[in-house]
Amino acid sequence: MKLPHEFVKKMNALLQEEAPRFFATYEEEKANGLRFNPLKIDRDAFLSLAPFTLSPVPFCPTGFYYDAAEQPGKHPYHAAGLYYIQEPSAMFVAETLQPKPGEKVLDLCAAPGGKTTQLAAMMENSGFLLANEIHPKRVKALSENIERFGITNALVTNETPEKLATRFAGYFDKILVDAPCSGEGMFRKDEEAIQYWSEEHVHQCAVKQRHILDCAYEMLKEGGILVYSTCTFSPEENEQTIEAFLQKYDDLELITIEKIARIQSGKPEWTKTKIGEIEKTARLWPHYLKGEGHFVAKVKKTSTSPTWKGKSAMANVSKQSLRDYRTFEKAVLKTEITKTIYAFQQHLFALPDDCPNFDGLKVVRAGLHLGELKKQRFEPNHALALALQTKDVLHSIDLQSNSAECSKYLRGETLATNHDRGWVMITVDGYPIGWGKEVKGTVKNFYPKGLRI
Ligand SMILES: C[S@@+](CC[C@H](N)C(=O)[O-])C[C@H]1O[C@@H](n2cnc3c(N)ncnc32)[C@H](O)[C@@H]1O
Repeated sequence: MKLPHEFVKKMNALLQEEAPRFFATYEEEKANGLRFNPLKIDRDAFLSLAPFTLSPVPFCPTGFYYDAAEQPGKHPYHAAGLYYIQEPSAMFVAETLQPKPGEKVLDLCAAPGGKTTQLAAMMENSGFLLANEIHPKRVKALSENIERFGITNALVTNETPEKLATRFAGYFDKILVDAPCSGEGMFRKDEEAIQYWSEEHVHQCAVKQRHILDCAYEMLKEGGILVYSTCTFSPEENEQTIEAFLQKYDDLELITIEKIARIQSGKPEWTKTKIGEIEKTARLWPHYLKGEGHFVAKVKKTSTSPTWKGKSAMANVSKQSLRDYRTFEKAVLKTEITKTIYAFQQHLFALPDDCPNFDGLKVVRAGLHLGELKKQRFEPNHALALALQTKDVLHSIDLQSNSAECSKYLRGETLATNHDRGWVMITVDGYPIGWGKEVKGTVKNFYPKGLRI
């Protein structure tokens, strides 16, 4: 691998006698990771079902290393949202924030959603999660991953941090800033990151990160916790960014991150003012553990913030639309959606609990996308299938994951049956994967066109 000359020089100077061990990792295979989805399956069931060679990631209870040749991203269980493919070191970030059910949580730089899906799983779909991504293309991938994971408590927005800061001052219990960075820690995973690297880019990223942190600070409530992370090694984007953050706001307290499984401390000698407490931050190094490079810091806001004065989102669905939805619900489901139902034109969504008013924000998904009203008939959305369990529907058709029928369904083909039951949930080895509509022995395929294989 051809690393930038200036990067090599800088890392040699920073790491000194450790440098040869660090550079040797570029000759090794990168580690591959996946995280099972506790919203859909528990650990034991996952381990007995998953046809992969798995070994635990020591710093993430839902994380496992897998063998790349097994390609779990192509298995139907991936389409069913039973796991998320994620670089192992990245799994430590959400573990550090540890959101709880019922909290108000912001993931400010969220796409493609590795950490969002982990945060939502920890929140057990309860409370409010704002998953934001500034980039319009990347926000689509975020929204799709949220759907696949069966997440129902997230509002997905495509906004700038500044715009959100004007709306949500003092609102959040917990905030994750997984910042855009120079990506030095991803050179093994993503060789494109090498092309973008320059000292100037490192500097630009550091400026951007400080600005994003200012916005995040505004949105934190008193006692609120903020986790900052990057996947880069440069002190300018890590220790020095946190140093500047602590210097700017005297009501921030740096919290010690427990260093388990060969995770290292941040380096006081890499700060400008040599602040000893930077040791409380964490560094994940490829020459210490199985994973790429990451930096993680955790701070608490200790002073009072202005109390958030916004309003909650209100139901706006018309009586007729609600009746049409309830007609579908009675005919197809064994469960009732009790959350606030919100209409974006013909599309109905079940909002997260305590969802704040989102007028004027670019909303990509508002909680659970139930479906669309088409000529007074309700058509369920793919997201609804992925958020439900087989026991929640009256009729389902189970396909074996390794069967030709399963491949047919994922390709968008019709299935043949002997029934005429209308909407049926299609499951793979018992786990929902989409909808079909059964009419006189033929099941029309409602697996989304964009996801077909
Ligand atoms: C490290 S990635 C996030 C990865 C994500 N948290 C995950 O786990 O899948 C950083 C994200 O920040 C976004 N970003 C870039 N510039 C930004 C800015 N000025 N403000 C907020 N986010 C920005 C990028 O588009 C990118 O998606």
